[in-house]
Amino acid sequence: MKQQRIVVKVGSSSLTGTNGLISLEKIQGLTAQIAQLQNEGYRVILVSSGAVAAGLGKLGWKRASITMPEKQAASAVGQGLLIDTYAQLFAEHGIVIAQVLLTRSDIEDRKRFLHIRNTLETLLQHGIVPIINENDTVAVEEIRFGDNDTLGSLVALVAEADMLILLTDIDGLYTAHPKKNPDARRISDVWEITEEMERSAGGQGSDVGTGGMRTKLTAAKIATHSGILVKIAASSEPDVLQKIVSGDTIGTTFHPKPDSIGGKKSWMIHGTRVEGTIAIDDGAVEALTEHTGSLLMPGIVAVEGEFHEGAVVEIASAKGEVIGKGVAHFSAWDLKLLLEQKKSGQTLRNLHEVIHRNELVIIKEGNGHVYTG
Ligand SMILES: Nc1ncnc2c1ncn2[C@@H]1O[C@H](COP(=O)(O)OP(=O)(O)O)[C@@H](O)[C@H]1O
Ligand SMILES: N[C@@H](CCC(=O)OP(=O)(O)O)C(=O)O
Repeated sequence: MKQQRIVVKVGSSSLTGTNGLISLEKIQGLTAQIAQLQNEGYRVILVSSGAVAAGLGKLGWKRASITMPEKQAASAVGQGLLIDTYAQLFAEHGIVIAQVLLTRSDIEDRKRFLHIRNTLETLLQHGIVPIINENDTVAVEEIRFGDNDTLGSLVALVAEADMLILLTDIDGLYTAHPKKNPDARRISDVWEITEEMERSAGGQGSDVGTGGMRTKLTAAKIATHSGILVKIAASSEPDVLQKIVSGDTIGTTFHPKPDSIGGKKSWMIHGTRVEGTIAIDDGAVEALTEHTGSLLMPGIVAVEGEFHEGAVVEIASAKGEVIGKGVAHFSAWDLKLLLEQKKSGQTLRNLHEVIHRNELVIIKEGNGHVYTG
C-alpha cells in the first residue's frame, strides 16, 4: 500500500529569528517532527524557503538594500548552508536527504515534469526526504514561481500527495489581515475559496516573507482542485505536524473538492503556461463542452500568439470566453495558414484533430471556479 504522502512547506518567517537570520533551533524543531512522521510510516517532502535569509546572514548583507543579482547571490550562498544544516540535523535521526531545485519551466515541460515525478518517487521509496526550493539563481521573472507556496502546491501535484501543509508565522487564514484588523477571526474549515476570502488575504507579514496569505490561497486552490487536502498552520505550535496528522482542528483546513481532477488534466490547468489562444465557433464550443469531441480545424475562427506544435494553448469562444486548455498539434503559423485557406473557400487538406480530446481540459469558471474534464 502507498504510504501517506505529505508535502510540508515551511516559509522563511518560520525559519528565521527576530533578526531575520536563520534560526538553528527552529530548523531543529522542524527536522525532529518530520523524522517522527517518517518513523511512523508517512513519507514527507519538505519545500523549504530560507536560502536568501541564510545567505544574507553569512555575507552580512541587509535585505532592504540589495539588488536582484545580490539576492540571487545570497540565495546561492545560503542554499548550500541551509541544505548542509538539514543534512546534519536529519542525519541525527538516521535520515538521508536530497536537494531538488526547481523553476516553473521544469514543471511546465511535460517531460521534465515526469522526470521530477520519477526522481521523487525513487527518493520516497528509499525513505529519503527530498528538500525542495526554487532555483533562485536562474529564476528570472518568466520562469519564476516567485513564492514557495505555489511551488509547494505544484510539488504536491507532481508527487500525488495526500496532504499539503503550509507552515507559517500565523495559525491559519483570517477573515482579514490580522496585523491590520484586530477583529479578524481565524477560519477553521474552507470548502470553497470565496472571492471574499481572496479579498481579505493580504501580503506578507514580515520583511522575510514572500506573498503572504494571497499566495497561500492560490496554493490551496491548486491543491484542493487536484484532490489534495491543505492545512495552513503556525510553525510555532508545539508538535504541529503530529497534531495535524492526528486530525487536530488547529489552523485552517482546506477540504479537497469533491469534483477534483487528477493527473494530466490537473497539470495542464495548474502547471502549464499558455502560449497562445485558439478561438472557436459555437458548434465547436458545443462539441467540446456538451460532448466529448476533439477540436477540429473547421471549428476554429481565429488563432492568436506564436507557438510551436506541442504548446499548451487556451481555447476561447468567439466572444472571448475561456472554454479550456489543450496541447496544440499544429504550430500557430500552420494554423493561421489553414485558417486563410478556409476563409478563401479552399477545401482543407487537413481535418485532423488540432487538439485531441485526451489532451484537452474544459474549464468552467463559476462561483469559486469549478473545473471539469
Ligand atoms: N487574511 C489573512 N489571514 C492570515 N494572515 C494574513 C492574512 N492576510 C495577510 N496575512 C499575513 O500573511 C503572513 C504569512 O505569509 P508570509 O509572510 O509570506 O510568510 P511565509 O514566510 O511563511 O510564507 C502572516 O504573517 C500575516 O500577517
Ligand atoms: N526561494 C526563497 C524563498 C521564497 C519564498 O517564497 O519565501 P516564503 O514566502 O518565506 O516561503 C528562499 O529560499 O529564500
